[in-house]
Amino acid sequence: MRFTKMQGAGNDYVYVDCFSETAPSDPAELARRVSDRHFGVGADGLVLIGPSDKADAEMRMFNADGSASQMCGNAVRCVAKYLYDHGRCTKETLTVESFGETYPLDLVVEGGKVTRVRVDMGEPILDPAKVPTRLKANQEGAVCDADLTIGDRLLKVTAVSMGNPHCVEFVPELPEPGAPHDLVVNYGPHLENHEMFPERVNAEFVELISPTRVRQRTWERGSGETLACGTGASAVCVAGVLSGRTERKITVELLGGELELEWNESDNRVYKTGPAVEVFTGEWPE
Ligand SMILES: N[C@@H](CCC[C@H](N)C(=O)O)C(=O)O
Repeated sequence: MRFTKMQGAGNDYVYVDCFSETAPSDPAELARRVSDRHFGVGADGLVLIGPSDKADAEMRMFNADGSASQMCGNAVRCVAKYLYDHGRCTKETLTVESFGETYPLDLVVEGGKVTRVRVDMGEPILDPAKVPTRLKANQEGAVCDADLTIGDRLLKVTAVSMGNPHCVEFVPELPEPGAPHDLVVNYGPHLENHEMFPERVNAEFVELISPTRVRQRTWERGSGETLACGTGASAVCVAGVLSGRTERKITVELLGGELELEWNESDNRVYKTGPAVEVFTGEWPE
């Protein structure tokens, strides 16, 4: 099975082109095997690209533990790059379907290859029943800076779905990876599996630098800490506005690079711009 390894802001996946390859019979198992950084290709998960009835292509994404997710904000940019760079699409504006939703994307093409992509991530979902979370909404109907306890630590979290569930905590100072008592690795797994999130959750830890710039680290549902999370950065943009910390247009600094985010006031949609990079191609023994 031929594959392409791609990354967006360091969030790396193994991509299989199911227009030409037979789709794997057990994608969850394949995701676990290819993602392994010692015995596999090494990735945050697996993405299958195939035909769609309503978009230029469909993507199906699987985390490193084999669980499927509704959406991946970094992968969707890489899928768009793949479609253009590999001649499956000649348009510089295209659409990708994920879990029944259609995402429009605008490509930045340099020297015949896509370097950056702007994606319409859709409208954030704030209704707690739909995130889903058992945390209580405020009067505006959103779970914003709500109390959540882990052991003896009280967290203030905002719950947002961008198709997939996110829990955002603004912290006074974001530690570097490997720092003693690193809150991302200490609290990430507890948040991911917290009883307040019945479908598990992606946990975003954020330090406010200014009203237009934040730093973020992510503990992803099903993959652990990753270098970036595109749906997570979108959720952070929404959480920053809801809680009055940030403006609607922000730059998010992640471990693997920067993403530009905007929660547009007039159409209520989140727009995200960032890089998409092909790393290498290979053949996976079936
Ligand atoms: N890295 C992604 C999100 C991938 C899915 C997530 N772990 C989940 O289970 O929802 C992104 O860039 O959005």
